[in-house]
Amino acid sequence: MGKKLFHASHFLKSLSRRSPKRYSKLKPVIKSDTYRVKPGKPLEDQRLKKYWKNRKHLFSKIDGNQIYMTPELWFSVTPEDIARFLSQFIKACLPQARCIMDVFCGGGGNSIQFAKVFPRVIGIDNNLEHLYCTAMNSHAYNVDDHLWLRYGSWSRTFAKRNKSWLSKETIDCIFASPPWGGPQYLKSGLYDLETMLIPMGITSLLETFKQLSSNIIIFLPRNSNLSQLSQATSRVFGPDVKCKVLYVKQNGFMKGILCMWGDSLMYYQTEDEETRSIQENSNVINIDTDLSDSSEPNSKQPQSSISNIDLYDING
Ligand SMILES: C[S@@+](CC[C@H](N)C(=O)[O-])C[C@H]1O[C@@H](n2cnc3c(N)ncnc32)[C@H](O)[C@@H]1O
Repeated sequence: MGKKLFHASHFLKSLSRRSPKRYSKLKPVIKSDTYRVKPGKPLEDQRLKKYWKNRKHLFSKIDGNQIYMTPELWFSVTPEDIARFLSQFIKACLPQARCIMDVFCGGGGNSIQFAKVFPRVIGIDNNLEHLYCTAMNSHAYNVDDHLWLRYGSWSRTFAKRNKSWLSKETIDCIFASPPWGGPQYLKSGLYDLETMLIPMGITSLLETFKQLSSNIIIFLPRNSNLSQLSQATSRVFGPDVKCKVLYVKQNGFMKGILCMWGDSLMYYQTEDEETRSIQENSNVINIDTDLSDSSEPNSKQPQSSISNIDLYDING
């Protein structure tokens, strides 16, 4: 087991032993139980009101007094339905997979659903308070046994700096839900994937992931510039590689797009009932019609040069 990984089931204990300085920074938050979501006690911050109203979509167990959220997590956790769908989708595509890496794991929305299905999940985040929330939330879902956490900043050199433990891992799939820059991401018509994504543009991000796994999934804004996605795909993987894009809706609202690379994710065969039904309900979007609907923020997509992208519509 890599020394830099903390097992979620004894995250605080290990942190206090191995990183006392970091633990002492977290101590006030632990002591005052600041981030515990208390049922029947709505958030005071007006900007978070709508997230509070929809809290059960984030974590179905949120009213059980065991879920932890920082203010940032209220608008960045992946809704549970979407996270569960993705986890089952990966399982169907990669039935033998053992280890999923969740880069930018936040409050554990995705990690928890991965840990329900896969024996080993590695969550990485550069915010210690978020890792703490992930550890607590995975305990609430009783999956902390399958989850290991790494505190650190994902960068162009992350793999190089972490070579010692990463070289021992076989990562079957990398999932990433990078920060989109806050709720204002929709304000700018087309979302620029090279300049607005944090901590680096889509091309660089894919280059870092390619070193570690041949199966990659990134959750991106619904108004992402598909031409940039197409160009990044060609630059990083070559002209013959395709990117699969699933438009993810929840209760009729487009939540974002799941972008995938890797043969097993692109072309999969299954006997499994559930996945067959996912497949059958995934309609290829006719980009000339569906995306030209002005009610969708993706309507202003340039339609040229995205031939290496397959678009699907998932109704959740
Ligand atoms: C959109 S949230 C992820 C939400 C997560 N999928 C969930 O369901 O809870 C993005 C996360 O990326 C983390 N982050 C931002 N920059 C980072 C970096 N350079 N390295 C690692 N994590 C980073 C933030 O702390 C935040 O928790």
